[in-house]
Formats: sequence, C-alpha cells, structure tokens
Amino acid sequence: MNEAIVKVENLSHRYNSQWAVKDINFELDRNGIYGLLGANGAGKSTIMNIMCGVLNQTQGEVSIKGVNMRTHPVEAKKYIGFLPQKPPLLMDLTVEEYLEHAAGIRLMPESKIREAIGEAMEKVGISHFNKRLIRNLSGGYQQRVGIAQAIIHKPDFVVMDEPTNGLDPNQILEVRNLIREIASERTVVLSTHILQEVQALCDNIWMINQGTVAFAGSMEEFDGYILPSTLVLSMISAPPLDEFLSIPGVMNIEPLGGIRYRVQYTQAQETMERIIETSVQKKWRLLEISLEKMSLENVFAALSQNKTAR
Ligand SMILES: Nc1ncnc2c1ncn2[C@@H]1O[C@H](COP(=O)(O)OP(=O)(O)OP(=O)(O)O)[C@@H](O)[C@H]1O
Repeated sequence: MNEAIVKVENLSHRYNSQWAVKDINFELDRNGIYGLLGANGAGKSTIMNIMCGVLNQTQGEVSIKGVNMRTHPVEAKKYIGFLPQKPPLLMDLTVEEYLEHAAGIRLMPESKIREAIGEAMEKVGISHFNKRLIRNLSGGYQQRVGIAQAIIHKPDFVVMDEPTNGLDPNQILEVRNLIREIASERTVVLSTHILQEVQALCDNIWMINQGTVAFAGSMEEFDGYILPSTLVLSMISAPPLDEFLSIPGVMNIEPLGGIRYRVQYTQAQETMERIIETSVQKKWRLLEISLEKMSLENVFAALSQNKTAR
C-alpha cells in the first residue's frame, strides 16, 4: 500500500477558549494541487501552520510520509516546503544570499547548497535577478523568491497560504502557472478565500467553514454540488419566457426587472453559446450576457441544500 504523503487525524486547535479548528481528517497520497477554500477566519492558516510544524495543535496528529510532526518535527519538516501568508523574506539580502540562508535553515548539506540555489532560481524564473536585493523586486518576483525558499530542499509536499494574495492580475497568472509547474512533480496544498482560484488551479478541494470541513472531494464533484448555476443577461426584445426555456441547457429564467433576466443553466459554455445563437436568429437583441459569480456564502448555502436533498 502507498504511504500517505500527508495524514491529518482528528485535528483540533484552540487559541484560547474558542476552537479555531475542530476534528479535521484527511489523507493525501497523490501528486496534484489540493485547495483549502474558506472565508477569512475559517481556520485555513491554523491548519496549514500545524501541518508545517509552525504551530502545535491542541489535539490530533499530523504525519508527513509516516513521520509524526509532533514527536519528530525536524525529520518531518525535511519533506515539507512552506510559503506562509507573509513570506519570511529578508529584504536586505540578495536573492542568492537569501536562498543560501533558507537552505541553511533547512539543514541542507553544505556541498549541495550551490546547486540547489541554482535549480530553485531557475525553476521560479529569477536566475537573472540573483544579485538583486529582495527589497528592489516587484511583489510578483518577491513571491517567486518565497516559492523558491519553499522548494529549495526539494520537498515532496509544499504548502502555500494564500499564494496570490496582494498580487496584480498579471502576477496572479504568472504565479498560478508556477504553482502548476511545481505541482507536476509533488503535492501542493494551497489556501484561498477566492472560489475562482481553486476552480482555476486545484484538482481537489476542502471547503472549511468555522473550523470544520464543509465539503471534501474532487473539483468535479464540487462543481456537481454547486451546479446548476446562473448567468445574467439583458434582451431588448425578449420572447415569451416559455420560448426561452426551450433552449437546451436552460433550466429556469427569472425576470429581474426592465430588460434583465437571470437564467439557470446546466453546462455554462454550451448553454451560453446556444443562447447567443438563438437570440441572434430570433432577433431578441441580446445586449449582454455574463456568468454570475457565486459568493462563498452562496456556495455554502448550495452545499448544505444539496446535502439535505441527497
Ligand atoms: N494567534 C491567534 N490567537 C487567537 N485567535 C487566533 C489566532 N490566530 C487565529 N485566530 C482565530 O482563529 C480562527 C481561525 O483563524 P485562521 O487565521 O486560521 O483563519 P483563516 O481561514 O486562515 O483566515 P485568514 O484568511 O483571514 O487568515 C479565527 O477566528 C481567528 O480569529
């Protein structure tokens, strides 16, 4: 049997009298990107800090490749790379100096450090800035340095707490691509409070709500739970609603006042294309059509409705 890369059993933590995390269980045994999704304060950082041995849990156990993090933290940490929410960058060091420092903290043998720094810089695309002070790098490049320190010792498992937080849209895309590449050869767990981020990046997801797991499964299962979803459109010459409902994929249409309507659909892309084609053919004068973004609150509501319905 394959040994789990990460095993979390009955994990609970309280900072004072309040439980921040309550009875979390999961096991990861494959490479890929796993997302922890939850609103601010849901408990994501607490879980990640405990998994990485930065915080001691109140109850439960975490093991990395069979090594218990509580009893053998030094050995367990060899298998983990961690990019905390605020990467521990030393702004007055150059990229190379900082990575040397990070490799030292990871107790890498002296003889392996030079080569590892070169490889990590190349992997995250910062080799050309090796002599630059970290404070003189853009936010996106600083995040790359943060990722480089997390992979310098070639860990099997990398944890990233809100890795795209605070980046501009271009930097977000670049860092997402980098995360995909890093995950091609190891297991990555990342946290986010942005639904679209897990949808764009993750193969599997846990939704965390008030310190407990509200949903755990593949991205496909997750989409199955929260679909059907909605789009909003404006039509100047709308047909009778029955006629609109005959478009395959349209499950419901609700007038929102004026020329605006909310449409419930099954398969987003196909249904949208059919609506556009039909409205052109029938001259409904479609002005705009856009997918409605689901808020985390809506997702929780949809998940709990579906659970009671099943
Ligand atoms: N050091 C601390 N002392 C006391 N309470 C804390 C501490 N750190 C976190 N908490 C509380 O524990 C709960 C979970 O916080 P946590 O930071 O794990 O959530 P999160 O999902 O990571 O949110 P965020 O994205 O805002 O960091 C929150 O209610 C938070 O206020």
